Amino acid sequence: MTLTLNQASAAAPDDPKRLLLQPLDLTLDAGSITLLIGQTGSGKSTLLQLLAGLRAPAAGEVRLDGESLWRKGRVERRLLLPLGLVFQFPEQQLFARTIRHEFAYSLRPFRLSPGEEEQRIREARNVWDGRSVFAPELSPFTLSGGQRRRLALATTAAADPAWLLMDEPTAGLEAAGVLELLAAIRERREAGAGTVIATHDLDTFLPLADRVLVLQDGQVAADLPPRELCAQPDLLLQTRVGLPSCTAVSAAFSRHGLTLPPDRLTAEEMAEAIAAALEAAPAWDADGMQMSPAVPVPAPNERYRGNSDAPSSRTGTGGDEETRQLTENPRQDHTGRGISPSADNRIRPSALLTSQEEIAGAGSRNLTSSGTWLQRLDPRSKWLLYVLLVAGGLLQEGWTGLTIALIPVLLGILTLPRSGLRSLLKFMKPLGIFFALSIGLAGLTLTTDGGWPSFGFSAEQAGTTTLRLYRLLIITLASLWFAVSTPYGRMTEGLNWALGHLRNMKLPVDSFALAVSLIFRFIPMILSEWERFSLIVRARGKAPLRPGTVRFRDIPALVVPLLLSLFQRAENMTTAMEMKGLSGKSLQSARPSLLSWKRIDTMLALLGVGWLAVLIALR
Ligand SMILES: Nc1ncnc2c1ncn2[C@@H]1O[C@H](COP(=O)(O)OP(=O)(O)OP(=O)(O)O)[C@@H](O)[C@H]1O
Repeated sequence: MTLTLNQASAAAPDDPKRLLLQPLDLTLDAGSITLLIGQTGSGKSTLLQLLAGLRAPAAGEVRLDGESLWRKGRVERRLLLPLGLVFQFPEQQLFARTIRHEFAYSLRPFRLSPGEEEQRIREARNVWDGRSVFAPELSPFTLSGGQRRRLALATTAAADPAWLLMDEPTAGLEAAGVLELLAAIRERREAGAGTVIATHDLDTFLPLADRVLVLQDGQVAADLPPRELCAQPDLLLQTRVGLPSCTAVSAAFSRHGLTLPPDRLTAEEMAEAIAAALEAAPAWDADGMQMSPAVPVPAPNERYRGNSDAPSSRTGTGGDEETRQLTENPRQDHTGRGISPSADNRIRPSALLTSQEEIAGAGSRNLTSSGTWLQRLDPRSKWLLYVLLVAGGLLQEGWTGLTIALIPVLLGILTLPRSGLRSLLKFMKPLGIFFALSIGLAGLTLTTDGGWPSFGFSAEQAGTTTLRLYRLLIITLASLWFAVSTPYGRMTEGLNWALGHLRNMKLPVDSFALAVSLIFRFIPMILSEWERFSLIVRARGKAPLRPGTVRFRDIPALVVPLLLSLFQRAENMTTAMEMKGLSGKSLQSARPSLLSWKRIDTMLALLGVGWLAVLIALR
């Protein structure tokens, strides 16, 4: 099966005008192994999601064997089945009671017979469970982190997709696991199945790959076979990928006067090349690693001399330091002469800095960072408004009063930037389902008149619950508005100011401020984690859904990993705070003041107080 992109681009979910991936033409042939490399934020994961049919192209088409994936905003199940996506940290997707259920969930969309299912599980275990730890009735949560990762890989591999799309598969995988992974990928190639791997781990995957796409700022900067790529260290540095070991070692030898080809991808190939070069250089003094003066200094690429400690590309972070050395320091060859980079080859630090700032900017973007007038409001007026809105809702006992209390909350939500609105809507959908279920259950009645149990529905009972949930909805919406529109630091600062006066009364104000601000800090985190796990569930469940939606039956597969991830984050946060000795008190003095009360804050505060007075009068 051939995967093709025809002028396909990808846009940011919160801003359709911002392209994360520029229009791209690409054909990936069956049985090929393609690497996606590029610095962090260059668009590798986005491209994988586009290829996997999880993200609709902003323009252009994604085709599988010539057939367009997307029709009427969905991808049909039969087209999703051949596409298997393994996300970063796949162990986080596990949710089921037993390992058997975990496999069953991944295989369910394929509607296999029990015999076929068993066969697939057995085959996957043969590859991924060398130490036979995947006992079918065992809980996946009793496995170690590395074993969980293998299990997650095994569940995707069991589906035997025609295209396996992997995001950083070796991160956190032990050496034996990496070898198993490579063997599995090789086997897939022999069977005619295609693999695309987004990775920073060049040393592991370059020897295996047929083709490498280098991404930079959402564009393909190069599309080359691995050996040709290694022969172009300039390209690897300019795109800030870093040098693979083969290129770095060749550069190091070159510094000592021994010419080695830069494209010997494996240790064996490199050893052979070294042996051959030594044989061809009789004047080489192997003990001192010095070139005898009788042999001329080879200069395959002067820019790489002197770079004896070029870091490996494994972490993908070597590029900056190398680039700094290459651009700022004249090279010293073995004779001590300085070698300047040629003007045309020189990498401009200013260009690198610009792109670094862009990436830093993109990286720091989150659900709360819209920079609108709403965010710039004084946090004290936001706190005051929030308290007034919530109090207004809590005070009401009837439908009319609650509806009036809802109006300013809805108006507040309408002032949110579009990204905030989208996130909020996603959160509200499952909440709506929860409310509907609660109302349905609350209205259920059971009578045993005449000896037989009979179920009924009481509108009165359901009405009482609906009224309570209506109030809860208003408070939830007000909290979401506040959390999404107020950066964490401002929120804490405003709260500390407001509670500062109570501190003199010896009340536990600091701990309270810390607890409340942490709760609010968690709301955007929940929203982004929800987005992440819903994407994973859609990839596993292979339901023909519109982007951003999840089937009801997939809720456990979404909620269990989501909660586990949030607990983990909460634990990490607590540990980090303990290590820093952070308490409410230190938080109080941790930041310079972000407070700046303006006229608009006064107006908003007055409006809020006036509105509360109206609501009290209505009561
Ligand atoms: N949900 C999103 N909303 C808005 N922007 C996003 C979203 N997801 C990714 N981006 C942006 O798209 C760009 C590409 O991100 P992507 O995750 O594809 O990069 P990557 O090359 O896979 O990075 P890494 O190596 O760190 O995984 C980044 O600038 C990122 O900030």
